[in-house]
Amino acid sequence: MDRLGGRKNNEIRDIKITRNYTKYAEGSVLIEMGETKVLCNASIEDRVPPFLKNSGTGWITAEYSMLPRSTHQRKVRESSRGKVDGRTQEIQRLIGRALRSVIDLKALGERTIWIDCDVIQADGGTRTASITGAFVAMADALYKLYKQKLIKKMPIKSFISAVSVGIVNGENILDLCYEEDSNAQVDMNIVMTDKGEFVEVQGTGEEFPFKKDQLYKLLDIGEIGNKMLIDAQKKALGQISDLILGTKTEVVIATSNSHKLEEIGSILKDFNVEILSMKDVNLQGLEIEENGTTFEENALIKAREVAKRTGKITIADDSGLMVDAIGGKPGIYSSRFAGENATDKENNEKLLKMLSNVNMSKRSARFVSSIAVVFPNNEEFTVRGTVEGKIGFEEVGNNGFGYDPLFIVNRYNKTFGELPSDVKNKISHRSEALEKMKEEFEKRFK
Ligand SMILES: O=c1nc[nH]c2c1ncn2[C@H]1C[C@H](O)[C@@H](COP(=O)(O)OP(=O)(O)OP(=O)(O)O)O1
Ligand SMILES: [Mg+2]
Repeated sequence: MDRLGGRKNNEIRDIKITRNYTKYAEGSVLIEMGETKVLCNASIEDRVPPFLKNSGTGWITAEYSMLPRSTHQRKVRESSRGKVDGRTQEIQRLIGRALRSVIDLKALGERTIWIDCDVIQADGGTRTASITGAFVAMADALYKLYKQKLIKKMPIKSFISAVSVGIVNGENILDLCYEEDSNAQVDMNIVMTDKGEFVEVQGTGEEFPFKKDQLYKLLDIGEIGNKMLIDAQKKALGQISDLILGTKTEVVIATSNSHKLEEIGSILKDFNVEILSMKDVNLQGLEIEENGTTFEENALIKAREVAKRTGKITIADDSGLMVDAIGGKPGIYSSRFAGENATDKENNEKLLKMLSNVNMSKRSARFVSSIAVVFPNNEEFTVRGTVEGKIGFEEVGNNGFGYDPLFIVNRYNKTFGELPSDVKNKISHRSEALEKMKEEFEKRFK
């Protein structure tokens, strides 16, 4: 038999999660489960209750309330009545316990997260909707701390959601609306994590004492419901949920140059992506003709080709050296300066020869790196970084690659060949371009 609204027994109501619903709270979510609507706000306070002072540990606490016209008849405000009723107490403690169970309170540091759940419209399941919505608001608030580098990692151990189940007319049903709830013989709230663990089960069979096998059946449909709710939370949180789960977005670095791969990998090591080499995607040895007329065009040519073949986000670098005394040469021809398959040594020798009559004051030069990013949906962008220096009279140092032993960086008056890689990677053209790329990435994923 179909239920109200044509639902099956193990179906949840339509769920809608709207983030950033109000503007002041660090996390603000409107959650709608069918006709039930709850505003869940998460606020961060930089102190903890007295019992946690100087413990290094944070706290999460929740308040719950129903607006006067969230129900069929106007409900007197608790503030007018001057006391919080037992039901409210019980619900707000439940919400607080549920959320604390999935947070690493030590990693949160000495801060309190206040969760305010205000029911705008009640049609059954307001406490469960509160938990499901509050989790998303809390994740948003924590992400703000993370972005401001106030916490080192997202202190969330699991997703958590809650749903009601019950026995109505002898049938086990999921996510009861008000009318079903008022006719329920058994009525149960199930709070679960994304790992299939139970955090709380509240069940009563006041009019219909129930047996173990019936309990198990209710737990089964509760699990189905919570899986769907957690899927909805993940969808709503997008990139933030990857951060919580520790799953990283895969990004291919489209280069045949192992030095570049190493540098890009080390510059991006704190960036939340999983770096794949050409070898990792079985494209090792792929030759791509760099027939563009600018660094940007060539970077795009390489990134597009690899994005097309892999279906993954792809980053390519096209870089080179521009020497003022010879009109910006070798520029985009840097790698083939001394011929199509020239070695670094041959390129460096050719450059030294061309500059043999140029004195130090006229040997200014810069490295340029253009980084192109191409997404599987063909969206793309490029960014550029540079670093200023001059060309020495002989190769100095064994670090780095390419023109590094000839390139004297102004800032250190040493060649990139002499500087340790971590120093080069803080100031190089490539690191400047990659920093700009990170900013662009973050804008897009917001
Ligand atoms: O930090 C650097 N330190 C020294 N030399 C550098 C650097 N960055 C670029 N360069 C030189 C090397 C090469 O002669 C040319 C890049 O040519 P470019 O086509 O972008 O790279 P590539 O052919 O080695 O590898 P791929 O195209 O597969 O990414 O500029
Ligand atoms: Mg190349």
